[in-house]
Amino acid sequence: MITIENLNKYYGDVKVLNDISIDIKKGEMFAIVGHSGAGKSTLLRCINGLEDYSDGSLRVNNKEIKSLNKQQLREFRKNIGMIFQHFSLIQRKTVFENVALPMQLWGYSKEEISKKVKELLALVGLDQKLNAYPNQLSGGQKQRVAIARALTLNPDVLLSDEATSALDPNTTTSILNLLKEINEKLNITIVLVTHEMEVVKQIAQKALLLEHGNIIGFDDTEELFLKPDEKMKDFLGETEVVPNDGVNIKLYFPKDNAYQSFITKMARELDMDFNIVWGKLEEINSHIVGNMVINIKDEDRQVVTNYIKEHDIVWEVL
Ligand SMILES: Nc1ncnc2c1ncn2[C@@H]1O[C@H](COP(=O)(O)OP(=O)(O)OP(=O)(O)O)[C@@H](O)[C@H]1O
Repeated sequence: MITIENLNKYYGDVKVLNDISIDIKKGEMFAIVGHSGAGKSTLLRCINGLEDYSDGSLRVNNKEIKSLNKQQLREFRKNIGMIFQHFSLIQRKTVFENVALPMQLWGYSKEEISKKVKELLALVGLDQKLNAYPNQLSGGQKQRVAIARALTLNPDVLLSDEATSALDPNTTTSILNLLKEINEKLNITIVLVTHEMEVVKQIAQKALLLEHGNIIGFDDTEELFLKPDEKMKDFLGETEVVPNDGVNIKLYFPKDNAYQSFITKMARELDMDFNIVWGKLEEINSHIVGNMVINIKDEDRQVVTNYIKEHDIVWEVL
């Protein structure tokens, strides 16, 4: 649904996006991740036509954004909702009026507006706050209003630019759950920009990692976290400290395998002791995944690796 090929973007002489090629599928929950200045917001703004790109191709629903004229761009943007870190609500308007605004601008009737706004405010859990003003709401509630407003014109795509960055962890989780619900109920493609890995883990099915405008990772979220390559490890700031003696083997437990007692079973069946150097389990996309490093004696290498190979476990010798 969103296809980007060899996209480059300059601000003056400075290249801020370098040869970006990605594909975002309909209904996908997609994250663009990176440190500050990586080019995340610029890429998001290119997707909704707010920012021009220097060369390459960016198609949404098979429409090349740069070939659209002003009127076509306006129509196109109707199909794209957007939410921001600081909510962008109008302080002197009520919750109802804020959400109604896009429909008013597009000339919908009062009845249509009233029906849709109430329906959306119920969806985001704010049907009791129709007449409240933004300054009477918490940060999480404000973002819920902004989400409802972004959905009024029935968009195909919802773009989120650091929508949870100003919120505490619990409120972040509740907003992410709401986005998940919207994604599933309305089959809306959601592209979210974030610098928080926790957000990616909690919600994204696929992620793009950007650094200085370059792609350093583009894969299913589980793959990225379960088996990070060197660049991803650098990005996460992870270093692996392992013993110098013996053989260090890293085991990856995908999805449902994580809970299985593979390690104790192996120790029992091979009648062998080994050290667990470190391990971690994480919840990614509601699945438990994890990895673990064990240290074995040199002479046990063959028998242990044979045993691992017989089981459906991804592994590597460090
Ligand atoms: N309008 C502009 N004019 C010139 N340079 C810009 C402009 N907007 C962004 N930049 C530069 O482009 C680069 C990418 O910025 P961008 O805002 O896309 O990064 P980001 O990953 O979203 O960062 P942050 O998380 O801090 O918002 C940065 O070096 C920034 O200084």
